[in-house]
Amino acid sequence: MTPPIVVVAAALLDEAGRLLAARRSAPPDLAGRWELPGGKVEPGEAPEDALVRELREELGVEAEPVARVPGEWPLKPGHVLRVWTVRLLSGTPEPLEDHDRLRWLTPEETWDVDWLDQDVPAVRTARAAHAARAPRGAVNTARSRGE
Ligand SMILES: Nc1nc2c([nH]c(=O)n2[C@H]2C[C@H](O)[C@@H](COP(=O)(O)OP(=O)(O)OP(=O)(O)O)O2)c(=O)[nH]1
Repeated sequence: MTPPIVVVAAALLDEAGRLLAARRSAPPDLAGRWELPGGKVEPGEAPEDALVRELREELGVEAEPVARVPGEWPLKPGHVLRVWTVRLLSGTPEPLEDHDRLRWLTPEETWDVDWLDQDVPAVRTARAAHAARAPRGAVNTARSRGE
């Protein structure tokens, strides 16, 4: 059996716990729906490298994968989605390629956009993984301890 094509995508989270969502501009059947930015891993490419490359191309930023979000989600036939939490190193994300709009979603706003159906479980898991690692107030508590 041919191995699936892996699509890598970023749960890009800022310090306030906002998640970056990107609205696809193409192809027509996906345009207008929201996704996690990313793209296909090329032959011989490490998934984390593909993610860094895609975020550079699509958003014009330098970013660093932090941790794999556990799970793998089926997309169209022969394609699977894998997600990493990602930290922004430099730049401000812009919809340069494949997207016509970006939104930073607070936890409360997570479901305000029309995610691609196949992204819903991935977004849910990414949000849960982030909440488990960084409980609310953790940043402030660490700061108040002078860390
Ligand atoms: N990037 C991304 N693609 C997704 C998500 N959910 C989902 O179904 N897809 C689909 C859309 C596309 O059919 C495929 C990814 O292809 P792409 O067009 O973003 O990747 P790419 O930049 O490597 O594409 P290409 O133009 O080189 O073919 O996976 C998601 O959350 N992020």
